[in-house]
Amino acid sequence: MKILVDENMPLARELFAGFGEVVARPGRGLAADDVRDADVLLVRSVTRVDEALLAGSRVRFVGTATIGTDHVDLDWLRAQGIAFASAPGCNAMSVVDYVASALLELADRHGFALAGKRAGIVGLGNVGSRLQRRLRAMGLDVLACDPPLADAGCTGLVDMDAIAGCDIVSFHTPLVRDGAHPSFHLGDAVFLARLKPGAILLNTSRGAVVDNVALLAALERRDDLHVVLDVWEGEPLVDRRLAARVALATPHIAGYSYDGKLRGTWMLYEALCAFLGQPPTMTLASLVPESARCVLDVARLAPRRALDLMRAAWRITDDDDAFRATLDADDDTRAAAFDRLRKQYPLRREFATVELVHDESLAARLPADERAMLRAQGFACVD
Ligand SMILES: NC(=O)C1=CN([C@@H]2O[C@H](COP(=O)(O)OP(=O)(O)OC[C@H]3O[C@@H](n4cnc5c(N)ncnc54)[C@H](O)[C@@H]3O)[C@@H](O)[C@H]2O)C=CC1
Ligand SMILES: O=C(O)C(=O)[C@H](O)COP(=O)(O)O
Repeated sequence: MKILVDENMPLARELFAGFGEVVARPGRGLAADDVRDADVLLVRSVTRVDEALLAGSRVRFVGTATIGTDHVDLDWLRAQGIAFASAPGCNAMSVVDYVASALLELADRHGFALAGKRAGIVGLGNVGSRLQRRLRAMGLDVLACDPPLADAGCTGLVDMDAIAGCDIVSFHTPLVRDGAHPSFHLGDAVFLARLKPGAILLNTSRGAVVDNVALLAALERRDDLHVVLDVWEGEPLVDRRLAARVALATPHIAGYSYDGKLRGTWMLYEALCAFLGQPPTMTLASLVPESARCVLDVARLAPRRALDLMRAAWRITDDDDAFRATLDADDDTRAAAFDRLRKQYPLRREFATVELVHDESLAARLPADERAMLRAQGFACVD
């Protein structure tokens, strides 16, 4: 059996070699000739999986190690009887770490407090619901808008009017272009014009959930908005005028924790085992190498705030700096840099897996509110 995998999938060889020959290729350029003699195709979000790619191939199983599935023609796969698996929730915590870090960096940069602010989450699924818990633990008041969930009977949700009135707005919907509740350009010119003075807008869902042309126009008109963009219309080629005007700009890496990526690959391994009727022979925990541990020496770091330890584990501004450093180049070079930054992304562990080493109680070093903030971020052994 030939298993074709995106090269940007950690430990794919270790997990899938037991099933047959594993061949790794760059996902963005995959073409029909590459997949023709494959039995299993495992992709990430940069590969469009449809009739043009798969017609006439041997592929019987397609997996995407991602939460989003908008790059896959699910109807066509179903009609062909090709089995499909995705990885719902695999990197949700990574996105939550990203949003929490972005908010704390902006609060630090501009000297405001987050506690007591009102956040509006658009899309209360795997990411949105975890983010709601995180933000509440950080002392924010959280509203959520999710019309499909409201249709299904879920209560306590609000509409987009209420979201527009929030201090912070964060998008977490899939990209849906039609049906009763499309999310395409949900953040359009009308919505953006209604944002409060000084509002913070974050998009870590899909670029086209926010109208990027309208967003640039809004940012050219008013300089009070703080925008954080991880996803962009036209990826991998990003509008550099827009990137220059946002507070934090990153190349679609919100979900790029090592944990999230590994969990995504692992979920496909489990799905392929089920498809082939074979019991899994490995465990997820056994796959994490010693070299992937993130151990922070508290005495050496001498943190004064939770943010100091968060930054020691992962600093979102490093990703922003690295991305901005690529933006002056010509279009081809910039687009290639977007993919390179993603392919060569440094090892980043989710906050909940970070190991704090200290020979005295953290209480002796950090005030109670900062320890509570660390706990809210998922850090273990804080007391
Ligand atoms: N930047 C990154 O690295 C990552 C981005 N993502 C993106 O984030 C999106 C959200 O991920 P999950 O929470 O796991 O998806 P999910 O499918 O668990 O939840 C999405 C929620 O959005 C709601 N929704 C759908 N249409 C809506 C609309 N028009 N208005 C408001 N709510 C709507 C759904 O009812 C659902 O509850 C993914 O679809 C993916 O595109 C996910 C992981 C990483
Ligand atoms: O899971 C998703 O959905 C995401 O957006 C992933 O983080 C995207 O990663 P790639 O598949 O583009 O490597």
